[in-house]
Amino acid sequence: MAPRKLGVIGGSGLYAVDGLTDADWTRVETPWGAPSDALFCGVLDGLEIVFLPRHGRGHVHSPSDVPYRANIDALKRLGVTDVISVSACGSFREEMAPGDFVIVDQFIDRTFARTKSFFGSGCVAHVSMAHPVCGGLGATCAEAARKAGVTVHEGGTYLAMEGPQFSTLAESNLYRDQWGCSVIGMTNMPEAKLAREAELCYASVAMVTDYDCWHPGHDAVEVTDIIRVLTGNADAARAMIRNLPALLGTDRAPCSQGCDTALEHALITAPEARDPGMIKKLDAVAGRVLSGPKT
Ligand SMILES: CSC[C@H]1O[C@H](OP(=O)(O)O)[C@H](O)[C@@H]1O
Ligand SMILES: Nc1ncnc2[nH]cnc12
Repeated sequence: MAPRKLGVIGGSGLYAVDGLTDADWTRVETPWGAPSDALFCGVLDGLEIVFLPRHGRGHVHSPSDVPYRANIDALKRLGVTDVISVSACGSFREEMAPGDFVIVDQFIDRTFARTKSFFGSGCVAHVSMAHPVCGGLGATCAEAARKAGVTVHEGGTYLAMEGPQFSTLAESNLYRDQWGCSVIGMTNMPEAKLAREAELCYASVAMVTDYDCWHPGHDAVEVTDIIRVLTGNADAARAMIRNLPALLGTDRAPCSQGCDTALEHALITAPEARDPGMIKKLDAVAGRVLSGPKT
């Protein structure tokens, strides 16, 4: 068993967590630039926690400009082993109502203006995204949220759109009727891909704020309506987080799904052809496989 350190990425409405002891904001520099904000590190019921507000305190980064690589690198650099993403989302399903939480298990990535990998020329890697989230971590989040009194839906496909504008009605209908998506948001990609590359267990808790624009009984989504629901959702998210240490424990076994060994067979660039500058930048994210003799 190895020590567990839990990272929490807070989305719209969740800019702080409560109940942590020995806590402080820490600035971290990464080879990919500065993260969205300082990271709030502390202890909750014996479990080490690192909290990062995805959009920064005051919500200063738009979904396209969130420094996703720096965020994941900083969490990894601080020793985080498991990451829970908490996000606002629109719902495509009548039964997934505002205030409900959806434990996402699949994604469709429609973002196009973001850098999606730590790897590239000089060190190429291809990780599997067939099962893009950690099932075990997601199940624990579901339990923690239910204990906090939240209605939870386990499983759902998250459509990641570029934004920042909300969808057109034609897009909303396409994603819902033809593509079978459950929820829509703007941030979980490339975050989930980068977490996988960094060999972090990643679970996505999508908190429903609205019905996007497809629902005949609801007005098209407006940010003011979202903010009204967000406050209640953020309180519920904090309650869920307070329940996590007791359920997760302070030690972790190797991930049964292999999230923590995702790079094992992913590197394809021959060792002698690798760019030393690139390898240096990958020290935190891929140090486990790059510092040893493996190819
Ligand atoms: C404030 S509504 C749109 C905004 O909220 C979501 O952000 P996050 O996933 O960080 O909670 C959505 O993806 C958009 O970025
Ligand atoms: N309807 C919606 N579309 C995209 N992102 C969202 N975040 C919250 N609601 C959303």
